[in-house]
Amino acid sequence: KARRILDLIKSKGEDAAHYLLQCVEHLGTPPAKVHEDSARLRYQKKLKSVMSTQSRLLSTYDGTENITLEDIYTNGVLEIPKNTTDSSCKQSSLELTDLFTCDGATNEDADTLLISGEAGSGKSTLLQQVHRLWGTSRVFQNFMFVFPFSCRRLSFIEKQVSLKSLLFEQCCWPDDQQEEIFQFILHHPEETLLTFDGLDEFKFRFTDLERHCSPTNSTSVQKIFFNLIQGNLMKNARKLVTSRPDAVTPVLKKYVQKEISLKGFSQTGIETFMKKYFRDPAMAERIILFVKTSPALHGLCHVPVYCWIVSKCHRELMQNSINFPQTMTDVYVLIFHHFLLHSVSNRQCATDLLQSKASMIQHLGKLALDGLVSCSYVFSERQLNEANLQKEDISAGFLVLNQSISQKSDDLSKHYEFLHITVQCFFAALYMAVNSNIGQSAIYSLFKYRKKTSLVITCMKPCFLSTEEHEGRIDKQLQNAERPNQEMTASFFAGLLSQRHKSFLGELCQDKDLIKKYEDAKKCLENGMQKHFHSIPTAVLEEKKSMHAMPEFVWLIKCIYEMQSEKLAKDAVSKLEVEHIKLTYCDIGPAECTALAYVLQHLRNAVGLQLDYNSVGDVGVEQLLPCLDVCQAIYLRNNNISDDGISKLVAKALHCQNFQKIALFNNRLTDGCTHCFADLLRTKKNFLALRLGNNHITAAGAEELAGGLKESNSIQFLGLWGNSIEDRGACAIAEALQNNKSLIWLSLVGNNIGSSGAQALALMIEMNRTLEDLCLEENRLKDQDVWYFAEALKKNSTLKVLKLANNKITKQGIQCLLEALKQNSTITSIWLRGNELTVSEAEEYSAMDTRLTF
Ligand SMILES: Nc1ncnc2c1ncn2[C@@H]1O[C@H](COP(=O)(O)OP(=O)(O)OP(=O)(O)O)[C@@H](O)[C@H]1O
Repeated sequence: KARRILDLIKSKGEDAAHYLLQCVEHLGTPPAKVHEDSARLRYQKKLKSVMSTQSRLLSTYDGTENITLEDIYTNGVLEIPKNTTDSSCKQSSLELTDLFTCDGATNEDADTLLISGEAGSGKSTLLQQVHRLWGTSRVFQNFMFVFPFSCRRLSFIEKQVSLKSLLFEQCCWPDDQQEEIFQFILHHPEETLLTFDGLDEFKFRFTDLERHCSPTNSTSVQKIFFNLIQGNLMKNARKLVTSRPDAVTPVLKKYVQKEISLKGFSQTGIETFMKKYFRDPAMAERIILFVKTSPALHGLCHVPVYCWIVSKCHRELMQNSINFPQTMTDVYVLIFHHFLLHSVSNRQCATDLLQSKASMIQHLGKLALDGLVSCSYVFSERQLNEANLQKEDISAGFLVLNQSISQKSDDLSKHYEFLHITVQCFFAALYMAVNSNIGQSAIYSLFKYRKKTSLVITCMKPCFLSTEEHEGRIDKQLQNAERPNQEMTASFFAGLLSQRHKSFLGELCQDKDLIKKYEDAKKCLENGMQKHFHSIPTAVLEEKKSMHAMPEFVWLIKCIYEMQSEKLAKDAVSKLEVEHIKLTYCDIGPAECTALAYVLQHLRNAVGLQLDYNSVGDVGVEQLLPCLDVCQAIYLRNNNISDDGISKLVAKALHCQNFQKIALFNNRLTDGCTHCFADLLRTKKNFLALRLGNNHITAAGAEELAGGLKESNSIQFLGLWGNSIEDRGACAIAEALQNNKSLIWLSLVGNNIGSSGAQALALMIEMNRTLEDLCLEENRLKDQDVWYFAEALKKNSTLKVLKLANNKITKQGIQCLLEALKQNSTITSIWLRGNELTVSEAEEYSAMDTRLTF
């Protein structure tokens, strides 16, 4: 037919037109297909409409404020953790819209994306934004369908389900052609996205032991969920899972394509949030300034949920500006009072407010604690009645309606949850603090560690026992609570017992009970720290005694901080005898820095504090200042620090006698901070090591540094690799070091250094009498430059290692080096790999002198 059309088309007359029309008529499109396509589009439209309605409001704003997600959503910091096997690889940040790109994948075969973040860091909100962007047809349109799941809600499904019923029943039913649509989903998995919020709240632990591959057969909800994650079901469909870090187990990681960390708000994020929250710009500016005046509060605001509370309670905050919130507990006490005040009529006297609400506090507290120990976070109306909660208690603001479960639930009753899980933890802690039936053993359980041993966490619905029965049960069951929630409750408990809240709690219980509980909690924290110290291995010969802190160390420190007792802080670390504290990859943000500084400043000996690969940032750096006196060294690699933050640290370090070393590899430093390092080198006569690798320092910054180097006779290690200091900068550094009598190690790797820089460095080698290790890999060095080094080596008697790998050196250069080595017995190794020599040439030369390393 095509041939014939082509023949006829030459004439383009009536015949051709007739024939073409005839063919088109016969081609036709199968009517069924058209139908199926439009059913799919109708279903997509329905799904999008459900999704954009469900994602319009945030639960924290639902009902009380007229703020939509659209109005308030602020981008959080998303980071792909760096590849731990490649030390040069930077931790990279990511935009929300780039979630599904392949960058940073650790397992190309997997199709599950994991977003992990601490409580309140904004995981659920981020997912809600993904849903909204898709539902309103703005982003992620490569997905035909998106199915949102909440793990909290999935935990409620007790009956057997199939993949089909899970998708359609739990999310949205197609109006017609269900089978065809389901078949389409199965045959085009790459066009489907499934999101699962809060894996940590799912009552079953992830396991890959049970396989289920049938999309139609029914089984338990956890089997379907886990097999979806593994790709046994709907391989190639994208799955996006959020979780707190604690629930991310090694077995789960095997099935994760990439893990992304959500780090809360950046400094500008906090400001953007405030500007969105307070639509009046002048008001927003006032609050931003106000928050910045209290470093501890500022640190807390990096966690979005705290930022929200601070904004919501701004009036109370500004009225009481003498008593700034310092701790997480202070922030929650603030929101607690805020809701309490708003739950009563204006005429009611604020002074007897707590007492008038005592029974509500008790009932909400008991509900929260019962829920926590049985991993229940959603409560039916019946359960609220059983907990003796009155209508006005429910509407006080601490509980919000869970729209989705209330709609889907079989018993058609309304279901409620705490405003946020952290608010549930706060109430549980409050209950434990004010209830006289909570004794020592329950407190010990709250602070004790335990590992989940069984695969399944028993998920009991809170049952409402008498107070005595309750107390007996609580201490045993606290061990069943999810660890992050238990830890948060313990932190609140510690915070509530602090002096700061004595008068508040005093209105709800007796002082003597509080004192007893304070002592019990204090004992637990001291014991916890001691246990941690005892687990430190003895120092290896000639190495510093080092403590690699476990995550619970940070938690203990935070609890001590919440208690706001200097004496406790002092006692807790008085027996710690280490020289190095390693806290790498511990999710340390500004708030954790505040707590660390509060406690560690009481250490008896100066230590090396290693905080590499955390999220300290400029605000965190400022929080660390109080403990700088006890830092002999501070390691802050990869912590998103800029000139601003580091200038403050250096200004303080100038006056810290013990302070001798700093490592800042992979931050955001520029020439804007080099003058302060120059000052440090100039003034601090015992300063030993400055490592500024992989930042943005140029020749001008290097010249500034050189000014300080010239006057330093203590510096031993200087690392500038991975910057852009080029020849001019290299010349300045080299000149400054010609007469230096302390430097042992200098790294200028990867700085685009060519001939003139090399010449100056060679002259420096000739004159310097201390340098042992010079690293010049990955520059632009040629044979001519090597000749200068060779000449210098003939006169130098200290250099042991010269690293020239990955330059442009050929045979001629190596011959110069060979000549020089005949006259130099100090050099032990010259690194030459990655230059312009063949394998056989390299073998030949290293046979001539084994110190040439290829
Ligand atoms: N990106 C954001 N923009 C604006 N507000 C946010 C953002 N992220 C979080 N919030 C505020 O913080 C509150 C808590 O956030 P969210 O529930 O998303 O945290 P989460 O990480 O899921 O916490 P959890 O692990 O405890 O469930 C939100 O209800 C909202 O008020």
